[in-house]
Amino acid sequence: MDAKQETISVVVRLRPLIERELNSCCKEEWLAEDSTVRTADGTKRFCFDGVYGKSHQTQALYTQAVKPIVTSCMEGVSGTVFAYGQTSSGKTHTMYGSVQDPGVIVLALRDIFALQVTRIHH
Ligand SMILES: Nc1ncnc2c1ncn2[C@@H]1O[C@H](COP(=O)(O)OP(=O)(O)OP(=O)(O)O)[C@@H](O)[C@H]1O
Repeated sequence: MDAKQETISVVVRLRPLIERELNSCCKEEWLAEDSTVRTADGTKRFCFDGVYGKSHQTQALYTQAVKPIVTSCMEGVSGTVFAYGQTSSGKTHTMYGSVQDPGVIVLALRDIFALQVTRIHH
């Protein structure tokens, strides 16, 4: 969804299970379906403004959920983007990322500098 439509938008990103979870006896599989996350057996289901599944790249999350806020900021509207989650939930992966799969902070900075350059040239 377009983050501009609501004052506060909550999006969820599911990551694949990590090794220690795969080795755990009590893992529960969660699936992304449209804007909901649900357990594989369907007994629990939660709805959010956006849900990104295990196969989604950070770029898709950034473009849909964060870029509108970055663009608004460049037009003078204050905005905040933060990652919240328990330890090992994927905050660093999503916000910093890697050279191959840059995170939200890197993508936002690229857009900020690109927008600045566009303004300087006009
Ligand atoms: N979307 C994803 N796809 C694949 N692997 C992921 C994803 N998100 C996180 N991971 C992996 O899961 C592990 C934990 O992620 P990360 O370090 O980003 O968690 P964190 O929330 O920053 O943890 P902490 O709060 O302890 O610093 C890392 O090995 C990371 O590479």
